Amino acid sequence: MLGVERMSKAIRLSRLFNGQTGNTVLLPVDHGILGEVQGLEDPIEVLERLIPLGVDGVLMNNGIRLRSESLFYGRLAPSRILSSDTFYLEEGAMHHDLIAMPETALQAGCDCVKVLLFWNRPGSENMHNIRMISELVKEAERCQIPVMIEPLLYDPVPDAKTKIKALTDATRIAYELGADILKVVHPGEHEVLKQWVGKFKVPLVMLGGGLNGGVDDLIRLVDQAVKAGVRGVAIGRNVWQRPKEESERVMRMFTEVVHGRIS
Ligand SMILES: O=C(CO)COP(=O)(O)O
Repeated sequence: MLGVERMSKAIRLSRLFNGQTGNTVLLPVDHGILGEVQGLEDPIEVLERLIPLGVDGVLMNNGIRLRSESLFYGRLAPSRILSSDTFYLEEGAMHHDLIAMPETALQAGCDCVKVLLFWNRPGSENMHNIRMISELVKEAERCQIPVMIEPLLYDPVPDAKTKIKALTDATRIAYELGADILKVVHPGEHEVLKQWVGKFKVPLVMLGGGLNGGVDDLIRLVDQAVKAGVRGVAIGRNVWQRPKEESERVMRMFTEVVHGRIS
């Protein structure tokens, strides 16, 4: 029985990655949980437009999961990752909690849950996050749902070396808490990314952050990350905050670079 349960988590995890290349192009459209977002006024339209261009998985909240279900019918449809938390800041204090449990993902046929790990916050908040993620990992294990953890620094760290140290600590903590996938910020140094790939024995995917730069720089960054061993991207705003045609071009180029068809 234990073997069967373990296998089910491995199968769900494998559904996030292309069977041939082992890599993945994930499209996050979960930003609306923080309020209106430019480019994501109609997430369903974004999904209808971009999924056919080669998306392997979509990251979304439960409401969009309910409204978009028919886009995921069929054997060739992308996998779905359910965002399981949200946060807001009030008078400098961060409130961060779970809003969707692994059981919901299980019942909905999603393949993974995703949670943020903010680091470099006051000790009580860091501790709250650690406790919350530990509970989520325990519950996800019971449901055999993989957990994607996204280690982030919320407060800006201007010094590059200090930032790398804090991000490496945060990623390490996410790994220790039981991440099946790490969704990481590019640390700013190729060698550091390579070291992360070497020491964290789970797949790493790279997030994008706010819209910045041109398409060529973005594609070059993704290409280098994949060459460092990163298994794909989970990039949202740098895709769908661009003009429609450009966003579609970026999506096509992601699939080519991530799956090694061009470089
Ligand atoms: O996955 C993400 C949000 O859940 C990352 O999105 P961005 O690329 O917009 O930072």
